[in-house]
Amino acid sequence: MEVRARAPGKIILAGEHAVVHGSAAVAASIGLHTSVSLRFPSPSDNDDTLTLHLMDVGLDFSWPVGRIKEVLPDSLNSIASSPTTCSPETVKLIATLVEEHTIPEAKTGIASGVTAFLWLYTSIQGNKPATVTVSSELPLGSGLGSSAAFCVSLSGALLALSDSTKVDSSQEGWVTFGEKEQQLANKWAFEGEKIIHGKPSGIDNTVSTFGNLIKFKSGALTCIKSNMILKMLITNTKVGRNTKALVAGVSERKNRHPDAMTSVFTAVDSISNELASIIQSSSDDDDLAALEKEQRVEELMEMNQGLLQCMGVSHASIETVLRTTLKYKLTSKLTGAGGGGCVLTLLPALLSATVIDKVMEELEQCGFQCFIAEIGGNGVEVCFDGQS
Ligand SMILES: Nc1ncnc2c1ncn2[C@@H]1O[C@H](COP(=O)(O)OP(=O)(O)O)[C@@H](O)[C@H]1O
Ligand SMILES: C[C@@](O)(CCOP(=O)(O)O)CC(=O)O
Ligand SMILES: [Mg+2]
Repeated sequence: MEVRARAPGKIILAGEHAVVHGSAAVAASIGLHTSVSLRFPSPSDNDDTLTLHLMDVGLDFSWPVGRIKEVLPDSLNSIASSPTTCSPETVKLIATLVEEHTIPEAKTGIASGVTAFLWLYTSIQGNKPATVTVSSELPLGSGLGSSAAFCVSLSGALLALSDSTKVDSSQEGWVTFGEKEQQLANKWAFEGEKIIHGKPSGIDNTVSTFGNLIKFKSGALTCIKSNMILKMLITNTKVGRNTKALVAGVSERKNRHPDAMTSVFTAVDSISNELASIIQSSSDDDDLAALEKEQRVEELMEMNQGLLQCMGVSHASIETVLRTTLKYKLTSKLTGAGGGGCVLTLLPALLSATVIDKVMEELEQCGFQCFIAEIGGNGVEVCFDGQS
């Protein structure tokens, strides 16, 4: 039996980091996905291993199910319908399974993803042999939510073949989960994100699960219906960074300067709320109103970037993107955890293709990679027919 699931990455238009501390943030799914295929062997295959192929990093992991049972005896009681947090003791036990494989030093960040995989797999499917293959269109560790897309697509595939969810496997092509299944996949993915991020806000897994454009605050999402053209250039500085370390760094700064940082987070909350209402407001097909809205979005992006600098998560490569795009009178801000990774640049609706080409060329000459992604598509989807 086989199923595939895919979940999108995301951009954060406003509010990253502050959202971890209770401020509002605005995010949208993008048209780049992580896909997971899950296949259970038939009895005649005589296969008693759990195998994980991570295509993007060229690493394979495999454990006899007997070995998993030995290290994680609780995996015999899977609990697909009630997401639970992996305790620090269990993280250590899982680490012994991960450490049975050699991960090259340049790829050590992958260990947390493999730990999240083992927690989600054994909790939802228990102790069954299977082959799981993961591949992604997203750059990993760049602020576009690859960790969340990984956890959501994995949870989606595992739940699609679990007894506790009712997904109609006779449908053809990519199928969206029902509301109940989406909620469950989102909760499990959040548990996976905790293993990878340490202290996630939940915004990335939520937008990856439900798709679209959302405002998110303290675990609650509000869908945003956009009333303006939102075209964003995404520039990947290709400077590697790790979300867990950056999130921890902001918390440490908050501990050192609680009053100042609380004010920063409050300012970000206002920026996200204002951004959400501008995006939703109607401009009555009036070009001037549309232009004014764009300018206000740009101003809010600039203010948000300034506050992200206050939090200590900008980077020289991000500043280079800001300076380069400003030459063309374009506004940019980092997206995701910062410290390198990706930067967003608003492309005004009336901006000529020539200018877009020029700015992209100049950014690419700095060694960066530029692309324009579709914003606000579907969330997690599954496919049973093996064709799509
Ligand atoms: N396709 C994938 N294959 C293997 N691991 C992945 C994949 N996508 C994400 N991960 C895990 O997520 C980590 C990156 O997450 P993170 O630092 O939060 O950056 P981001 O979510 O912005 O891409 C990787 O180091 C790895 O552990
Ligand atoms: C910095 C943060 O706001 C977003 C992190 O996104 P990413 O992992 O860099 O794609 C953390 C969070 O909200 O959990
Ligand atoms: Mg992440």
